[in-house]
Amino acid sequence: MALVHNIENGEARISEAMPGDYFALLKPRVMSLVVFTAFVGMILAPGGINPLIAAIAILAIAVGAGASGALNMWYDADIDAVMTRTAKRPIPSGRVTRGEALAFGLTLSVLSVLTLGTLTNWIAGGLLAFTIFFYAVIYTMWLKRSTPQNIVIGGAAGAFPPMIGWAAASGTISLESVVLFLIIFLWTPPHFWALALFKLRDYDMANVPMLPNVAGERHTKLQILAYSLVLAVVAAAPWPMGLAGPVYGLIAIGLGANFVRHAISVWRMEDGDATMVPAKKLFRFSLYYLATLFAVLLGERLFEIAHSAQVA
Ligand code: HEM
Ligand SMILES: CC(C)=CCC/C(C)=C/CC/C(C)=C/COP(=O)(O)OP(=O)(O)O
Repeated sequence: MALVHNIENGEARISEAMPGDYFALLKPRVMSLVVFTAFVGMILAPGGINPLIAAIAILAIAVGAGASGALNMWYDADIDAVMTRTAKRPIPSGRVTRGEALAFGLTLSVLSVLTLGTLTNWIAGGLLAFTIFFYAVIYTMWLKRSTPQNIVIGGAAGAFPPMIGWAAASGTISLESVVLFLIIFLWTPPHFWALALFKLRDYDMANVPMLPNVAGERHTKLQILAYSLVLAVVAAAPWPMGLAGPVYGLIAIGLGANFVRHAISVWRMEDGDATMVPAKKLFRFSLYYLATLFAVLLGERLFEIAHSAQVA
């Protein structure tokens, strides 16, 4: 019994770790989109950036993002052991100990911040350090277990990457990069609460105060709709601001309308609906939405760069 307890708390090992376990600590699937938004911020920033420096800077941001994932798994090992979605992660399965994950996360955090700061500038390095701190300490260690607003405030961590990329290329924080931040900040609650609606039991079992199990389904659905409406408007802002052109503007409006349509379906879903189909659809669409929005921003800017090179 004591051994089971120790394994569940990440204090004992039951089998050797494979390199893949350390890779899993980096939360690679989630972080791939995070890193992509940082890359887009970097390309959109004024001034341009040397391609080799850009490549190393992106690698540093990816390592920093992964490090924050490892720190999250170090602290949350008890919660992860209880939830079906996370029970097979390297710590609760006894292949990596909590101490190893902590050392891994801290080492990568320091390396990534030092690399980005010295290679580009300390606004970017400082923002990366702050983001890692925000996710690991403010969200994971504090808000996640204490308030149903955890992902609204803590979600800011996931919104910083385009600002980090922007700062790495330009050495500045500007209104345009804050708008990119705002888009992800407003996107996070519907993205996560849609998932939390159909994973309600997991969070109940783990005693994590996510909005659906504290305030109920109806309230969560209304909040999802409210955030989606504001998101749809703010996501179009790069067009009138001159950060993006009409192609982006029209696609952002179309995608935003679809996002709101999905949110309305969630809102209209009967409380207690066991299938949760509209919530699952909204969660999936949220990933497609953010990836497409940033891909179009990138595509437009690359087209502009190629066009001006041709003219010159
Ligand atoms: C506090 C903020 C956030 C929370 C609480 C959250 C939570 C989650 C959770 C619980 C999952 C399911 C992951 C799994 O199956 O293990 C997920 C999936 C995902 N999230 Fe988020 N997320 C947040 C912010 C973000 C941000 C900022 C991005 C990217 C910009 C992002 C991108 C993704 C992606 C790409 C997936 C799908 C991963 C897969 O295919 O397995 N998330 N998110
Ligand atoms: C550059 C840099 C440092 C970026 C960090 C970006 C960041 C904070 C992403 C957060 C996304 C994420 C995996 C949330 C999961 O919440 P959770 O930990 O509650 O989910 P879980 O239950 O799957 O562990």
